[in-house]
Amino acid sequence: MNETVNHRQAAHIHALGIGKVFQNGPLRIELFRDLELVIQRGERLAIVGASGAGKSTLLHILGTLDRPTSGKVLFGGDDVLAWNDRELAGFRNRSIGFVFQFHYLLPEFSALENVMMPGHIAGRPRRELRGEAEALLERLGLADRAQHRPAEMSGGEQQRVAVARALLMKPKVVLADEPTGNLDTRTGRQLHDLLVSLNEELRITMVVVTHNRELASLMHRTLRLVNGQLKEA
Ligand SMILES: Nc1ncnc2c1ncn2[C@@H]1O[C@H](COP(=O)(O)OP(=O)(O)OP(=O)(O)O)[C@@H](O)[C@H]1O
Repeated sequence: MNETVNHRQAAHIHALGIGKVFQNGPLRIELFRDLELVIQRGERLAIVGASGAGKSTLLHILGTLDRPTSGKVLFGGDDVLAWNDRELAGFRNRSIGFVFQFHYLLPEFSALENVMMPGHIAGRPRRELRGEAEALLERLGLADRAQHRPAEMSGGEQQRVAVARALLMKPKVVLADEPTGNLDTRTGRQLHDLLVSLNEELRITMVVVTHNRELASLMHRTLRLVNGQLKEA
């Protein structure tokens, strides 16, 4: 068995033969054709590229939020897109933490309730969730913000709440789309450091889509999406 085959078999996430076509009336956009991506367990990977290159679409496909037109996404060798929608939603809830540029916190709930939300969805007992959510808020320096609603927090605090929410289910993978795009430089840097330390401490596989060079430079590897293909950057 050659090294390439071993590398793929050991992969945490292996996307292969990925094609994606958007058809908007007469307009056909082919974003990817036969794209392959192998991500190792515990790896920190940046995906960069021009606006419109398809980075967010690729991240959504890796996170099973969007289906490719062709190809497979394997997690630890499991062909997860073959599962039904309910199984796939359960898998996403348990195994993948998402962090987006805009935090999508629920405005009428406190920071604590927002962090607990993925656990409610999974049907976990409230008491157990509360302790874990409080510990996460503390870990992210937000213990004194637990009862605040999103509008009562700064942008950086809101984004840290979103990171805490992404971590509640102890995911093995975190997918982040421009996670500090909405923050000032200093607050963004704090969140960069936090993402790196979470990856190192918890060995979470992390994929970050970003235009931010500093964030990309903190990853183990950077791939550039150009003309529907990934190239070493
Ligand atoms: N649901 C959709 N329907 C039709 N076209 C879409 C859809 N989603 C994305 N696209 C198109 O696919 C292309 C890639 O979009 P995507 O958001 O993945 O790019 P991106 O590299 O993340 O860009 P940016 O850096 O600006 O966020 C764009 O031309 C976009 O208009």
